[in-house]
Amino acid sequence: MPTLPPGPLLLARGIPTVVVPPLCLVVLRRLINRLFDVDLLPPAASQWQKALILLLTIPLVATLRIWNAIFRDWRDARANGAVLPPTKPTLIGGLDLLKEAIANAKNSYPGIAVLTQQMGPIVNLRLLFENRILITEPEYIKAILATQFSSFEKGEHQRGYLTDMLGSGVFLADGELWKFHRAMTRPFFKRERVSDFALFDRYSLVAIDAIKQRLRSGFPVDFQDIITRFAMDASGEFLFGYDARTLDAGLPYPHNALKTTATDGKIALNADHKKSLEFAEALNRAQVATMQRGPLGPAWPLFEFWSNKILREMGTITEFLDPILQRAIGGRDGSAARNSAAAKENLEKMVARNVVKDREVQEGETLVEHLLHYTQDQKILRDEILNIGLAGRDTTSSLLTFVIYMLTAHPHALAKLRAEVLEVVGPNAAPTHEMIREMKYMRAVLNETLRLYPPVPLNMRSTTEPVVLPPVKPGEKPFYIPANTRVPFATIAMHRRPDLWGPDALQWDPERFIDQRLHKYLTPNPFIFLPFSAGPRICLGQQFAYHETSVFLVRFLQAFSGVSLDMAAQPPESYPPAEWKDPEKDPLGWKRGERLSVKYHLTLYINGGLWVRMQEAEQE
Ligand code: HEM
Repeated sequence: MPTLPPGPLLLARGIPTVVVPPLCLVVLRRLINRLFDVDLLPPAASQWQKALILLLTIPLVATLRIWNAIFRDWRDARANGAVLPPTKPTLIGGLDLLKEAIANAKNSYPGIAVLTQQMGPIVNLRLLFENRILITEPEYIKAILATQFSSFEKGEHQRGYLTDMLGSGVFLADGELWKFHRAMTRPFFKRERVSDFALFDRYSLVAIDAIKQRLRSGFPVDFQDIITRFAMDASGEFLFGYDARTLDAGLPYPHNALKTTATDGKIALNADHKKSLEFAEALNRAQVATMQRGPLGPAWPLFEFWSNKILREMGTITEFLDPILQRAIGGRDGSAARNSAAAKENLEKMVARNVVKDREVQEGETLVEHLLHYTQDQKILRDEILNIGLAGRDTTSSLLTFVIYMLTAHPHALAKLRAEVLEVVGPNAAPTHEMIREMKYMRAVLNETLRLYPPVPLNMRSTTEPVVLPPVKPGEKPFYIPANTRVPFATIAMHRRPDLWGPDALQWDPERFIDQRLHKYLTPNPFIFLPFSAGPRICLGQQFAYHETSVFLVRFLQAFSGVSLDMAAQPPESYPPAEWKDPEKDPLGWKRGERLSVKYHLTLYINGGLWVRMQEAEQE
């Protein structure tokens, strides 16, 4: 059945809001007229004036509903001995704040967190008359993720704008459905499976070889691009047994180079490579579009009035994934749900039938093969592998991109890390699990980067019921959050708070995860560091990520002894906007030190890529 475009659909849904108030007035007027012979509208008024009065009932009813909700929340907070979080004063319905949030989503990383410095670690940003309780307080984030887990969910708010991309997969699921997803995928992330060092090693060597070839031809490389390909190829093989071979396709040249050749001349782009690259690009565009929907809340269809931007990209994504799935499904009955709603319904039926058995993953089995034991529905399978594939690609590539970005500015740290690699692993050997465990500085470099540049900088839940957050400081009152409220929490802002991490919180210094600062700040308060989230929904791929990134860095530092930014190769959009240097526009001092433009969609990245040159290490 054809569906309406997003804008008309939203307007169609809003018809009752517009029609009911004037209709009620018309009915009431007739009734009162009949019963008491009194006209509710001034008899002397013209038809136009009467029509205007009828129309005015629409904003009047909307205003009464808003005030009623505000009063009800205030009364319920009082009844619970609590107060409402402070509200950021805004212009009509928070339109000024919305403008700022949209600009932030376009131009910078979560700058909106600045507000929490001015107003405290919990603040109500009322956007379009809707509460959004922004949190950067570890105790409250702990409540959301762990101690009051059942009072929070991903919720319809997030599904409203993310389902087009993430469908019925694990990221957006709640309740029994989420438990089902988690039980289905967890066996796949057992320790021995995520320790496939040979696989990480193989892809690291391919990536490093590609980097060397390009550097030897005199050009810099876009490290972010290469590492995203590395993460896609490695996680593709690990999860789906499919090597997308994006690393083999020609690397991009810097914008200032003469583009005489489309590839390195090593391997010509064939149809499969092209599809892989188109898939990767469609994923990026879909994420950017998804991010832009975030601040708009339920009003996003007004900005994609005639055409759903994400569904457009999903065509390319589906075209790439479906043949892989069809191959895996083979002769089985692989029908597909029509859309996400039907897929969710099918999943719910499976949950009701309790089909999850704690199944052991067999030797050599891929995630798709494992999932096929639960369902052959192609839409469900596609959503699941897209969710986990995205998690596997963009987070680890974000982490490694920011590690290299930091190493370009901290040659001492690079020398120290390299010395550790050479001492523990040697100049040529492949790293083992034990060696990686031994490398304390490596783990500190990764953690310090995850602290300052968490790949998932911002997250969100909705309350399933009214929530009371106990006071953090003595003498404070608890905070009350009504049911069905969006609660965004900014991990990045928490990770950068000087009161939690010390006065040097904004400096990248891996020693902080080794010296006395570790015992002073993190050990007594572990919830101040949450790059992988926490509680029942903690990241399933945490160990996978540490292993994959460590193996890559070992190989990288065996191959190269130095790395530097090539600013001439950086495209114009990658330069930080001029306003980042203005202390008034950057009161927290987050952006002044940036040499490149840091942005985020679902994950953190560098706008325009990270163009670098490396010195090849002398053969030892
Ligand atoms: C540096 C790398 C990574 C970081 C920083 C990271 C971070 C996170 C975070 C913050 C969440 C919570 C999301 C939420 O609550 O909405 C999460 C969930 C998840 N991550 Fe990761 N992740 C990383 C790598 C990976 C990898 C490599 C995989 C798989 C191959 C993976 C699979 C998942 C899955 C399946 C979930 C959903 C868990 C659930 O909802 O129950 N992650 N990750």
